[in-house]
Amino acid sequence: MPTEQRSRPSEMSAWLRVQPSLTGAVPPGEAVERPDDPVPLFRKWITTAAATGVPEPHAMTLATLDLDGIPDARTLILKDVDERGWAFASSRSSRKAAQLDAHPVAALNFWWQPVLRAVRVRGRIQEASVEESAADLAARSAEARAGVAPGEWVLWRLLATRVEFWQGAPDRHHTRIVYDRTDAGWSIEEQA
Ligand SMILES: Cc1cc2nc3c(=O)[nH]c(=O)nc-3n(C[C@H](O)[C@H](O)[C@H](O)COP(=O)(O)O)c2cc1C
Repeated sequence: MPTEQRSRPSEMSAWLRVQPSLTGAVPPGEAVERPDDPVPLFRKWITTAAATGVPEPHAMTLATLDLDGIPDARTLILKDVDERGWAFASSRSSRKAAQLDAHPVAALNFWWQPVLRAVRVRGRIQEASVEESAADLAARSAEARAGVAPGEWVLWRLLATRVEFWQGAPDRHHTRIVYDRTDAGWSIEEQA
């Protein structure tokens, strides 16, 4: 159903329109690279983000599908990234755990404002071994571990089928490098 028509923009919409956006800056001296595999590029971008002062560059949005197929999203901490995928962890009794059981697919989004960069990752989900989940729990701080039984903590990996690297530019000539997984490896495409 269409929303109610209004002839004048609301105060809120006018306020939002004047909020600055794209206020970050491309990291100096950094050409956008295109290695054959997205993982080394992701590692480079997240470490550059940290070195440029991005607070908590490992905080990311995790999007899932609920039991009715309706999208859900929340912020999580990235635990690892390597050729096996992007790892994150949470409690077995959480909503996201039930959602990932029912629909083992997900998407991640990182936004590093000071360097005008964002990364989008999507793919299938795999639960890590019991040992890996236990090791992740053991590595958490005592406060974070308190009250969590070992079998109650789960590490998952997102096996990427598509990774998009977005480098913004203040003049809006943004660059997007998109990696798509193929039988032979990764196809790489640059999109405006
Ligand atoms: C910066 C930040 C980091 C977070 N990291 C985690 C995390 O690594 N694991 C986790 O279970 N929840 C984390 N949370 C809390 C989640 O966003 C969420 O509220 C919680 O996991 C419940 O989500 P669910 O109801 O979709 O399962 C974090 C929240 C913030 C703001």
